[in-house]
Amino acid sequence: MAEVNLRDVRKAYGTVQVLRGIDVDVADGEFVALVGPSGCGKSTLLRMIAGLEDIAQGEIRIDDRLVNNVPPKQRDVAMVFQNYALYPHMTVARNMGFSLKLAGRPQKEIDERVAAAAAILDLSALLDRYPRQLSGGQRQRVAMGRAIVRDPQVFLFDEPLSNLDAKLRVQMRAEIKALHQRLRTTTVYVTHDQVEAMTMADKIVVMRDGHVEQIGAPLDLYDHPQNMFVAGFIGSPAMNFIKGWIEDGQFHGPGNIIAPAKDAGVDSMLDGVVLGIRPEHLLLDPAGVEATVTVVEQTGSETYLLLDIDGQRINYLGRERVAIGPGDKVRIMPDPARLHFFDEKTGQRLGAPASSGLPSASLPSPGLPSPEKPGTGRGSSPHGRKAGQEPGARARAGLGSAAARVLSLVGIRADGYRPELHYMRGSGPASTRTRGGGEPR
Ligand SMILES: Nc1ncnc2c1ncn2[C@@H]1O[C@H](COP(=O)(O)OP(=O)(O)OP(=O)(O)O)[C@@H](O)[C@H]1O
Repeated sequence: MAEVNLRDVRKAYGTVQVLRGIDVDVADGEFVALVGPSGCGKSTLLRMIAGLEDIAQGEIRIDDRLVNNVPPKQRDVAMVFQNYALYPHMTVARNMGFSLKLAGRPQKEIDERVAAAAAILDLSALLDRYPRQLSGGQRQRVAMGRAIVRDPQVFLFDEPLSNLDAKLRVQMRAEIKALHQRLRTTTVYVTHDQVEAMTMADKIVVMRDGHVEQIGAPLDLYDHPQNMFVAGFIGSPAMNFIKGWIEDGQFHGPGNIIAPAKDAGVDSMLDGVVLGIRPEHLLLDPAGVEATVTVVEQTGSETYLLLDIDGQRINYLGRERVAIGPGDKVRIMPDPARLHFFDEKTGQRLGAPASSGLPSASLPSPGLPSPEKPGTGRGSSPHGRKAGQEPGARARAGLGSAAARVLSLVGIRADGYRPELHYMRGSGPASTRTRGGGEPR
């Protein structure tokens, strides 16, 4: 096992700059995922660590040894490729033991190490088969077995699961993770699939156009994306971005969307602000803003809705199962504890990092307007209600007065704050709510 340290690593193919100065540290035993859109340079960086690409500029160290000019075989790394790269004329056992044979190890040792790796990967019964006699998942395991028998200091994975079907991918994802937990070998794993990175890695490096956008633990990136690119890349379905402005400490967007903007760190008037809200952090609530349902997808465990608010497309993701169809109306509002604000021009985060959703993080700053003064002009509440004013109701909802005030700022009634689904069929005054308690609207 070893650390891997990259310093100002650069690479160009001809005049095309592919890597523009990469600094990444992989700790001993850590599992780091390199993610980013196609062509951002992930594979090139991995191949440079493996020694398969020259380094134009910068330093790569493995176990504190500068390896810029060390040939691949002497770097003590093992790479697992997307296409597995198995030798078709060799059995599973010979494929797995081939590198040890090349290294001149005695046959007895090779047999023992192959048997041990096969046992870990559940390949013991397949050792005499040829690659063509294996399923995709089994071939993938052989490719991993070939890396394991070498007992390298570092594993390098280049999109190893992308040739597998969705179900097998999920299964192999868990197997690779379990393998890492067992062996604790330092691992660098390239994928364009952010779910894979989120579920497997200790640390994620988000890349774009040959540079690093952000490095952090999976949930750090999810909770505190530094810019719109990372915010949009991490999380599925992707974060909603709603353009608007901030006035008197509140964000205002299309369809009279209003949200407390204390996390933006801006109280005064500011145009060109983007509110970021994840689909799973939208609440369906009768006190919310009306949206038209465009698409409904139900997986059984989740409901996905594509919504339209004044031409703005919004993704919603919830756990409720609903009878609802295109053209129906719902009312939504952002969870006030899970808001992100960005500068529309630079894409950079505004103000303090977003909260992780912990209750204490949703408490308002003393400077926020009271619910009785919901802003003026274009900042007026679309609901025109005085929310959360009844102390008994707040107590019943288990909310302190401060928390109730934040909820009220986005129009959530403290006594009616329930994430269950309320929706309306059709629109206009005749509309009635067809599920959930409370008055028809
Ligand atoms: N041998 C090469 N010659 C010229 N350009 C190359 C070469 N290899 C890669 N590139 C270019 O370098 C850029 C980065 O490629 P790389 O394969 O590292 O991207 P990636 O992030 O791994 O993409 P993907 O997810 O599609 O595999 C791309 O624009 C690619 O076209």
